[in-house]
Amino acid sequence: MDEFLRLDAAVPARGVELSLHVAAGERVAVVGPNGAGKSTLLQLIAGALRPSTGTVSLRGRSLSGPDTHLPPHRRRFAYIEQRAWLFPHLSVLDNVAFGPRARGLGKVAARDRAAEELDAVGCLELAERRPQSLSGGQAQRVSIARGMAIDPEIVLLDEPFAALDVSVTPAVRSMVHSRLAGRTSLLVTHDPLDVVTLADRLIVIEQGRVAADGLIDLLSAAPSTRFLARFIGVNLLHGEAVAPDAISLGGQHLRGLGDPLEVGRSARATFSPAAVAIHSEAPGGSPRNALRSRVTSLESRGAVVVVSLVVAGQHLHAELTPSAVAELGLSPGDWVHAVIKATQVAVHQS
Ligand SMILES: Nc1ncnc2c1ncn2[C@@H]1O[C@H](COP(=O)(O)OP(=O)(O)OP(=O)(O)O)[C@@H](O)[C@H]1O
Repeated sequence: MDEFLRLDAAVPARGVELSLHVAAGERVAVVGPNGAGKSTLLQLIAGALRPSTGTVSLRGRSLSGPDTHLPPHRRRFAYIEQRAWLFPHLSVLDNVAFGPRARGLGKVAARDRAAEELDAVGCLELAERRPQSLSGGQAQRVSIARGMAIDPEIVLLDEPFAALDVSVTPAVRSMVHSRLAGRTSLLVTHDPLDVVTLADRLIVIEQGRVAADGLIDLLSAAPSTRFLARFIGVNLLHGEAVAPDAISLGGQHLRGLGDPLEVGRSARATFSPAAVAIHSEAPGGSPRNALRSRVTSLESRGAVVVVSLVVAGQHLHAELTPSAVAELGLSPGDWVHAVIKATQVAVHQS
């Protein structure tokens, strides 16, 4: 891979030790539970944090290492956070022109550059306004223009839509999509929609380590960690392969499709919550999978009820219609059969 960014860095005080590389032009989404180390990763790249050990390099140039630590203002990145940090005493245009000016461009050229970027985010008519008078969505657009005005080598985004009104998020997301085209970016998010619309590659950070890293389609098809499975909304069960197409979950067998499994080795099965039906009695003579499970909770989510179940100490979710739940008279503590067609289950070697 054409290596653009390489980071091998540890911050023991935060329980973080990360190793990853990013190619030029790659759009990477970074996901993980709260406190996993996602923002720490961006801070290491930005230079806001110096690794205790290890190195950060961009285009083969060391940014942080045993003998070097370039301060943030000597690195060329855009950093877009939840809240837009704009200078309150400067106009929108001067906020955006600030970066190019600080990098040596003359006043007129910097303002021209700023106007160009404001135009690209649909905010040119706001040029003379003060930041205080902007809506959240406008301020975020301006902060993106400000980030891009310095022609960043890398764009770092830390939950850029989290503080926005949901009504403006789609338009701002689509604008970010167009502004990221052809650039190298790392986007920290908790939203699967951001991942599929704004990234090609996904890095999962859990407990300060890279827990999964790969193309979104591949990771989604065979999620390797419980967090990732929940994130993309699929069930993930771990077991031991008992046949080329089946795993055992504490003695109960779950059959699925996939490359033949090696019997006796650990394997995993994934399936959608919508593929799970619930029966009070085991469906007789059926070739379908039926896992005896206990109901732990029921949660209404729009038009569906998410039924959480435990089977052999592992959690799975089923999506049912409210009428199906009422008909079954389900409540927490009930024992039921979770029925899943083998054709809806994907099995993989762990
Ligand atoms: N300024 C700080 N000083 C000391 N420890 C910190 C600081 N910021 C974060 N931490 C700790 O470092 C670890 C990683 O935090 P980080 O903010 O990188 O996680 P995150 O994955 O971005 O989480 P979230 O999704 O909640 O934003 C956590 O244990 C956190 O408590």
